[in-house]
Amino acid sequence: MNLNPVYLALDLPRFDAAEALARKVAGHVGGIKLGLEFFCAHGHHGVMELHKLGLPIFLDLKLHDIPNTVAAAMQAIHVLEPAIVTVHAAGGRAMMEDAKAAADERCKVVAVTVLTSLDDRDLSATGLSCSAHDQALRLAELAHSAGLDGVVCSGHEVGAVRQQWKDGFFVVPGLRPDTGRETGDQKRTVTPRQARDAGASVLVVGRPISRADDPLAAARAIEATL
Ligand SMILES: O=c1ccn([C@@H]2O[C@H](COP(=O)(O)O)[C@@H](O)[C@H]2O)c(=O)[nH]1
Repeated sequence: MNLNPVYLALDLPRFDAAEALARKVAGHVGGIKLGLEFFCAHGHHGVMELHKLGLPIFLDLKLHDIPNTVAAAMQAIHVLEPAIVTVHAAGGRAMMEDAKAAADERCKVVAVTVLTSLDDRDLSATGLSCSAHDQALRLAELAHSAGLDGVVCSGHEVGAVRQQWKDGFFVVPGLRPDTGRETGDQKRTVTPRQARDAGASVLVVGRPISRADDPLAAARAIEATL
């Protein structure tokens, strides 16, 4: 039996609305992704409440600090039993090694390479002269050598990343079921099907479901394409 690879990004400010949406689509997603917006507003208690739905929880905290601080943060979230946690690969090898060492052994630790909201011009503005594609591959190599389980990258890079890291675990956000429509703040987008075919392990979908007129129909329609 194939598990549903779609994780619903619950980026909603109100707990009751987030919980109601998660309940509504629970049968048509494989897990729930809780990011900074949710964690800053609802903390440990909010995560514990959503655990009651029985779906795996992905804590997308994108930790990025000195190694000691990130390791301590990883230890502080053991109690939440996340299936997946993110750190930023730009935090460096030692930070990623310490994050993995501090994580619960059942938790996958994955590193964000280049945010899907950035393109080559944005990278240039931060002083990087390479493309988003090349930078994502470089950071994926660093995350691999640091012993992480995988990376977060866009659907444009995931095929090349999988070529160099065959058994890696790859999370792909920036998904838009209808690429002809407005992509909002996302710049490197593909469809869920394209990402899956290119080698994604997890597909992160937020607004295409949460802001749809009928979120349940939107989740079902994405599931049907996979
Ligand atoms: O590079 C990244 C890393 C994380 N995200 C997160 O994924 C979702 C995407 O939401 P949409 O509404 O489907 O655009 C969101 O929670 C981001 O924080 C990302 O988009 N890109």
